[in-house]
Amino acid sequence: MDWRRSMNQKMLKLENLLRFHTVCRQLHSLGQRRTLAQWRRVFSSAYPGWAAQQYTQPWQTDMLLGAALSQYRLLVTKKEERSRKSQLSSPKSKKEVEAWIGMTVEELATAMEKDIDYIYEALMNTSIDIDSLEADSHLDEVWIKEVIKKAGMKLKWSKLKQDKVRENKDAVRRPQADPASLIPRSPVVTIMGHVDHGKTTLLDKLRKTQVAAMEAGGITQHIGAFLVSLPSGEKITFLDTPGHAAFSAMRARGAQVTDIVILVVAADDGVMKQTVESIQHAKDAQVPIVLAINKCDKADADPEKVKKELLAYDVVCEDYGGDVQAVHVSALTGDNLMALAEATVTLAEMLELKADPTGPVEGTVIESFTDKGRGPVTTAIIQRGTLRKGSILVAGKSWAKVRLMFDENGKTINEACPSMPVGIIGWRDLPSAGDEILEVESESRAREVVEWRKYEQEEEKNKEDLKMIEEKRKEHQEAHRKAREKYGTLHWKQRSFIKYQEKKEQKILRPKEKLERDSNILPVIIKGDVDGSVEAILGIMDTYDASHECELELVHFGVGDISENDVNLAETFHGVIYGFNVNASNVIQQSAAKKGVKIKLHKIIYRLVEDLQEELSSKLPCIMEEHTLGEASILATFSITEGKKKVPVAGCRVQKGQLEKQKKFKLIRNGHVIWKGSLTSLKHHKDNVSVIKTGMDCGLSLDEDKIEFQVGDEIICYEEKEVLAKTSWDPGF
Ligand SMILES: Nc1nc2c(ncn2[C@@H]2O[C@H](COP(=O)(O)OP(=O)(O)OP(=O)(O)O)[C@@H](O)[C@H]2O)c(=O)[nH]1
Repeated sequence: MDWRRSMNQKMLKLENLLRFHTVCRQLHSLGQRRTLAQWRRVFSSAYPGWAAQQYTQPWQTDMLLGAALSQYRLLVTKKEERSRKSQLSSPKSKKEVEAWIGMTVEELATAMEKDIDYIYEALMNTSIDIDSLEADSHLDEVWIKEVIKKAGMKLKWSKLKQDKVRENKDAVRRPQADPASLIPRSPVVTIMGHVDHGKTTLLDKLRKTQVAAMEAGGITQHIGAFLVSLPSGEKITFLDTPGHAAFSAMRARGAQVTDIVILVVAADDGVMKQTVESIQHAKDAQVPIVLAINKCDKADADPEKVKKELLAYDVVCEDYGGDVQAVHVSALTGDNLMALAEATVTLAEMLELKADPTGPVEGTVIESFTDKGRGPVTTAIIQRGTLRKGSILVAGKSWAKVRLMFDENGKTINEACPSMPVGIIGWRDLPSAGDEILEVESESRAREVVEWRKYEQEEEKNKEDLKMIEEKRKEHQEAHRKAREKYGTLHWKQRSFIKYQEKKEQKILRPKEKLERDSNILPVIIKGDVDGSVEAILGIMDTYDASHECELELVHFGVGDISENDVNLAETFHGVIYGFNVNASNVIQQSAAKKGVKIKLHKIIYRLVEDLQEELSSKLPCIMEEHTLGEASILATFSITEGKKKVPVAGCRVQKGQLEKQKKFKLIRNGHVIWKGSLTSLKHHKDNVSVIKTGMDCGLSLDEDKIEFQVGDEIICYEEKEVLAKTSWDPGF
């Protein structure tokens, strides 16, 4: 029968292929440590040359074995699959594998401490297309689980790598409200204008009219904003930090709280530089202007001139056919301030300012500060919803359970509706001005949001670091372009390897000899999560220019978690292992501890570099630093006779600190040290003393009697302290 013959042929072919595969496997075990997948790559480690020397024609084996395997994959039977499964899951290989979603075939193999072929074999007879699977192909969660399960190993999701695919947990503003739920709200106003044109005076006056209206003698609190109620019942919220700097700082942070700008122009001064800047800021933010022509009480006030000047900046007042209301005021006398407020309200009505007072609160932090008794306090403008005691808020990277709310008069309030300025107490940390305030449903949700934002910031920082480092590396590369020309277009791994070899050739030393070398060498092993980060670190190491202090030697580098091999290398070379965004399992950590190998793991590159600098510094001998204890000036010189000897004595006055007889001294003349040593005597009048303090006179003699004192010399008392030296290497960030 045809099918039977064909089946027999297939079985025969399969047997042959299996035999071939076994031979190939035996070749592997005969000391040939390279695997099929490793052969595919040109350079698989820091020592690619070794592989090249050992396998003169690796492609031949690769092609044969590759072809054999793909046939074998097609013809494999359930029986063989079962036996292979049992082989894969032999109890010997039971271990915990730290994996992460999206890891590559190679990364999984490394994590399992297996050959890449092991992964291919484990995935045979599954729906995954093995032929298209490369060492750097990313594996889905299901396949990672499958391989680890088949291997009889225990899967442990790596925290670090899992983080990389963390779900966005941020809180955001709600979609636009249903127009039916909107109610009118009062305008939020910022006062802007040129220096000295009267912004602060105007704000003060407006605030005071309010206090007087509310409670005579009430004490206003500066909370960043205040509310003014007009006799008509209308309300205006004034932000009370005048000037466009504050306005644009808020805008720069994405906060747009201002509805109207009151542009203050002094009638005696006219349009000035910051008047123009203020107009520009208002225009950029698309916020309409009400013009307050101030200082109209002054004799030389010329409001018409102001209006005319403004025409040049597209601020056209109503008198000139435009739509900008101009009010002549005097902030000093308070004249016409109500007219200004009414003009603002009129403009607000035209703007039809509305907000939704229901649902979770949305707002903006206007100011934040720490109060000694009450902790972090913020002032906010509510923009949506109604804030109540007990609400849970997030702002920036802080959250609050609202404990207390108060207005600008310090009065406790129970509710704050849209456009209302409100002081809020209950923050865990201090948010920043301009931070968006959002109400969330629970404390746990608030914590989650804050945690996410911190994580996101850290990620952002890492990216920035990498970018900065990349820029630095490029700069450096450019500076050394000529030196690098000989490396041509080689891959960075090849380049680094050549450099490594060049270095090695300069001093060929065996590991044992390395041990005997002086300690002024820091051998390092660099491991990173991806090629890019390793390259960035190597790029920084390229800038190392302090070999005269301590040699920095790159022993090995690569991508992936810290392995036993790294630890062994570090032990042999007395080196330190630096890992960036990689893990070192407990087993590896223990092994390293036993072998006295330092493993330093970092998530931020500049911290890793700082650590490297510290490690380099620790290799340097300590330096002695002089610490001055006291300074005295010599006011008189004389000598005393001791036996037959004449001993010169200096009459001094201590100018600073104190002189301590037991410490070290130096004599300074015209800025030069002419003697260093100790005192043989220190006297106050006729008494021997051990210490002379500031302002006191003393007589002293030195252990060197050939020195002749001169009036005007200086005596310095000091002590020497050992301080740790610092590497002079400055990677530039
Ligand atoms: N005569 C008169 N003087 C005024 C008026 N408004 C303000 N001044 C005076 O002008 C000076 C400056 O006033 P400020 O309110 O400090 O001006 P500012 O615009 O806030 O100034 P900066 O804070 O420096 O930007 C002060 O001496 C005020 O007393 C006014 O309407 N009439």
